[in-house]
Amino acid sequence: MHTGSAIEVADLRQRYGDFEAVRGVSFEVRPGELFALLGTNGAGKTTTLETLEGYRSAHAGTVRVLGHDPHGDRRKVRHNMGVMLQEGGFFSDLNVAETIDLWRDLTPRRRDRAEVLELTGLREKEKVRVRQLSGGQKRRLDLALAIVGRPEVLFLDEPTTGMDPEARRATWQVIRDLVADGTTVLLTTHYLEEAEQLADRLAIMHHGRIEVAGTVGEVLAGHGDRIGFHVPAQVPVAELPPLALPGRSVEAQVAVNRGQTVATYTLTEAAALQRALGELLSWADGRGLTLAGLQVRSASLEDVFLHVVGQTPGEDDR
Ligand SMILES: Nc1ncnc2c1ncn2[C@@H]1O[C@H](COP(=O)(O)OP(=O)(O)OP(=O)(O)O)[C@@H](O)[C@H]1O
Repeated sequence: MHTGSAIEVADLRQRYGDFEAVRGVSFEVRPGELFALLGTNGAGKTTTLETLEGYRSAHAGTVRVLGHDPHGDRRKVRHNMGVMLQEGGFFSDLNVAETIDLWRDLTPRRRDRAEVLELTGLREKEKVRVRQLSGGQKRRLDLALAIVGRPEVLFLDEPTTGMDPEARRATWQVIRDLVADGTTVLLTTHYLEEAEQLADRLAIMHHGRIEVAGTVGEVLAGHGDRIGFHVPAQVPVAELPPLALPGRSVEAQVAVNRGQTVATYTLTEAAALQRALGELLSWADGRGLTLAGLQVRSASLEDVFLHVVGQTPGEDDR
């Protein structure tokens, strides 16, 4: 049995013609861990995943799954890997049970069909033809096929896209159960909440590079706290006060959200929050203003994501 990292990626580069889609990506996933790859559209997540799944060889750098090159040594890892693609290819005239059975015939360490149906919440759809399934149910069938072979390492490419919130939460529970059972999972997602809920560690990709990586706590650290409120109609944005802190002042950032003008102050040192809040409230009191929607919160993954996306603008990502 392989004892090191379940997945290792070292300085991976991938090109499509003269376009470099993955530009020196490194990370590792430990056995039994769930690692989430987040990123902008076209960041290179699927390309990285497909390389790990063995569908393409690395242009430069190395990738290992359970200690093997998934492209060159595909036969050694094929049966230990489960793959859920963004769009699975089904035979639309088969029903759910027949589709699962077809996949079971191809895998040695297979789960019972009943177990797979139960795990993925498809028991009541057993006799339904694939073409009659909803988009979210098709994603569950994709997941069902990925876990039929009891994989040690599971690759999930946007596993809950197209699912309603209830189905999404049910799928998160399936994924948690698989991880609790010892499965190593690498998933890509556009849902930041999904990563926040599931990931032991995560990385945010942008233009082919990993910009930030770590546990959720590590990724959020250093991104500070936020004070936000709805800008009262009678206050011109230019009159929002800078909040004076020792040695510097913090300006409000203003955005329009659903027709509402929202001001946000970002405080990067914990000690500054109380002082800044005091300043803001005395400014509002002095003008007889009520600050609707006033909130004080820690940085979210969305804040970090937007920060990452904003810091390297203008590159070609065709
Ligand atoms: N077969 C291909 N030929 C040429 N360019 C490609 C090909 N596949 C992907 N690309 C390009 O490589 C870049 C990375 O694509 P990739 O699908 O890996 O990104 P992604 O992070 O998964 O994006 P998304 O979140 O939109 O699915 C994109 O700019 C994409 O247009």
